Amino acid sequence: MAAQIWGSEKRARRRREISAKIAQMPELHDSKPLPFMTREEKIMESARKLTILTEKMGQIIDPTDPAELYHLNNEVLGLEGNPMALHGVMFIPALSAQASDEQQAKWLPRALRREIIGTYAQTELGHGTNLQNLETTATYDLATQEFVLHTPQITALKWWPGNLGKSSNYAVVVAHMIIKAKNYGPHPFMVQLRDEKTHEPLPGITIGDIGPKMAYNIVDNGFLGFNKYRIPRTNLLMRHTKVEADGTYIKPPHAKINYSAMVHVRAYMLTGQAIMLASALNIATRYSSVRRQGQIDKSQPEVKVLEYQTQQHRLFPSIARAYAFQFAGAETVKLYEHVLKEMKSGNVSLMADLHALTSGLKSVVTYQTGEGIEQARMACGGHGYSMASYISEIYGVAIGGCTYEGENMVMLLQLARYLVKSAALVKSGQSSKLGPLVAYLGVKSEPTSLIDRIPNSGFTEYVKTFQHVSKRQTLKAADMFFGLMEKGEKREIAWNKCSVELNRASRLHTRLFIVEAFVRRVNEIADIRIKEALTDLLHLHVNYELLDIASYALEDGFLSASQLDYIRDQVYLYLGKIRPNAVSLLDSWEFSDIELRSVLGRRDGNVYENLFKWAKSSPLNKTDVLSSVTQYLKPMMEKARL
Ligand SMILES: CCCCCCCCCCCCCCCCCCC/C=C/C(=O)SCCNC(=O)CCNC(=O)[C@H](O)C(C)(C)COP(=O)(O)OP(=O)(O)OC[C@H]1O[C@@H](n2cnc3c(N)ncnc32)[C@H](O)[C@@H]1OP(=O)(O)O
Ligand SMILES: Cc1cc2nc3c(=O)[nH]c(=O)nc-3n(C[C@H](O)[C@H](O)[C@H](O)COP(=O)(O)OP(=O)(O)OC[C@H]3O[C@@H](n4cnc5c(N)ncnc54)[C@H](O)[C@@H]3O)c2cc1C
Repeated sequence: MAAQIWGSEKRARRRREISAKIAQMPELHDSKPLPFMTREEKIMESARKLTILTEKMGQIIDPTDPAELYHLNNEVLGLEGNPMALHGVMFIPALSAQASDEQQAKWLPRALRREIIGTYAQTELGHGTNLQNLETTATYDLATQEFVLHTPQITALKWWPGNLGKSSNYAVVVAHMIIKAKNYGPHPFMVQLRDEKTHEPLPGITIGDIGPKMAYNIVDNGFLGFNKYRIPRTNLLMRHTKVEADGTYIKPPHAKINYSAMVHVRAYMLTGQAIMLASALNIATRYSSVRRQGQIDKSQPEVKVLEYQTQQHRLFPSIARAYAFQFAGAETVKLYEHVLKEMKSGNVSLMADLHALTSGLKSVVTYQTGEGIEQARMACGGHGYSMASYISEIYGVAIGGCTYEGENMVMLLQLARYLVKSAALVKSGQSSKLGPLVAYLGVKSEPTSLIDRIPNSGFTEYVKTFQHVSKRQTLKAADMFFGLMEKGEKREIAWNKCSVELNRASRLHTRLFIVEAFVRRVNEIADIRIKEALTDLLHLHVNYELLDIASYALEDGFLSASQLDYIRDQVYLYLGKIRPNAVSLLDSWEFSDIELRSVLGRRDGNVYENLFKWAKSSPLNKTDVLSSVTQYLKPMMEKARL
């Protein structure tokens, strides 16, 4: 199963080897539990481990393999981030995709050797979503052949970029490029922010940390202002766009090609989210198989809480989602790598499809991951609320994904643009022009679902039902939009009036893709035992998801009330079937205790001993009487007693 999750036997074996090596290297372990550290201590601890990793990485992993790097990161540095999180996730990808060969030769080896630390600075205090209204300017000075970066007002301060505040000395900065008074829109520039020797901010740069956040606090998300700060013309990233010395602008082959670093993260973050969901579920499911509370049969002893159907219903559909996201994420990464290769050689024809797909997936996956992690926390009762479970930290980090790399509603609306264009093709009889991801929009569906009538149809009838509801909602939302425009409404106003319906279409389309990715994977599996276990999980997935969106299929009678009962019964049937495999389905992800950082979810299952030991190690328990008591509470009580 681990091979299915991680992509191959070799990958699963390598993960085990890496975890085993790290277990033998105490210098790479947290020196004390992270929840007992202040933010400053955590940042220091992370930097300490990061520098050891820089020395020893080659002994542990193949540093050119992103999957091994990510595993090493999760084991040693953890999900709260590190001082170079953005360096690997956005700075290097931005340089790789957007810098010319000559620029790459100059900067990439230095970045890869970690001579310099970089980030991606795009969002501003006043604007994150609407990139056209960013306010930082890069004005070309023909006389000196330099760009002058400037922050005209407080809302133009860069705000949020990870590791910008304190760690980075370089950044890819997105600014509106102005040449001879003409604004060419947002473009990426390589900018040095700090002196390489002293790490002091360079003159003309105002920079700092934006303060503590809901989670992810090892990362120093920062602010940045420029006061007429000059950089050479050749610091504009020039793989696709060029500015000649005389100010001549050579436009890129696709207007949005400079957005590739965002698409990179959107594609890669899906498996990251799956891992966080599976981690929280691993903790909750292990705990639920240890925790005994109440009886189902009064004549019997107390049961493990995992025996309760409500507990299973709370956890198991999310286990299925974690697998589904992992499989859909792996497909998306493959597609992304393919499109990137094509883009580098000038073929930009697949960019729109990839943008639509990643926009929808990033939104649905992050939202459902958040839901699943929060349910996992609640499934642990009181102990879930303790930082000993670590689930609240996992939640805080994962939920950030709903906002970063494009706020979810906004990204769903991006996919909706693509769906509406596709609907227009269907309506104008041009279905043959539809791309493979939306080809189903042009296929006539049966009048009713056959879900309960063809028992051995595999998952075909389910996929058809998801296709039906997605198609119907897409065409309905598109009709609504076109209808408003026909009545004379301006395009943007009509769009806004339909946007809730449009986003519903985007979610349904994306959920269909996730189901299909799960089906594709299960169909490929040769090992009969693995196939059987995953088929059960897939049964739960399709039935649970369909029940969740059933109103769309009931509206037009595609599903009947009796079919809904059938689907519901299937959910209960598969909850029971999955119960014996539940812990194994999560243990198969092979998270080490070091990586999980959860006292509640350790592999040994000694929940109560571990919790008591952890509580005793709390800094508050170093002394029996705290100074807050001697200084304030004791005098108050004494005064009251007089
Ligand atoms: C097997 C290997 C396994 C390896 C495993 C490794 C696992 C690794 C896991 C990694 C985990 C990662 C963990 C991450 C850690 C956390 C890091 C956080 C970092 C966060 C960074 C950031 O947030 S950076 C800032 C991000 N900002 C945004 O996303 C802004 C959102 N806004 C936008 O994107 C845009 O403004 C917009 C798209 C909403 C609108 O743009 P714009 O105003 O320019 O659009 P227009 O209206 O003019 O035009 C729309 C038009 O353009 C098309 N379009 C838009 N974007 C793209 C694109 N990217 N590509 C192609 N086309 C695009 C759009 O479709 C429209 O087309 P039409 O034809 O007109 O409809
Ligand atoms: C943990 C974290 C890390 C980050 N790291 C980075 C980084 O490294 N580099 C970087 O540059 N940025 C980073 N960001 C910033 C992030 O990319 C932005 O916060 C994000 O893109 C959302 O933009 P915003 O904050 O402007 O939200 P807003 O756009 O102000 O969103 C507020 C609300 O308005 C709605 N809304 C906005 N526009 C529309 C629209 N057109 N239609 C409908 N509804 C709309 C949204 O749906 C939302 O409900 C990070 C953010 C976080 C939380």
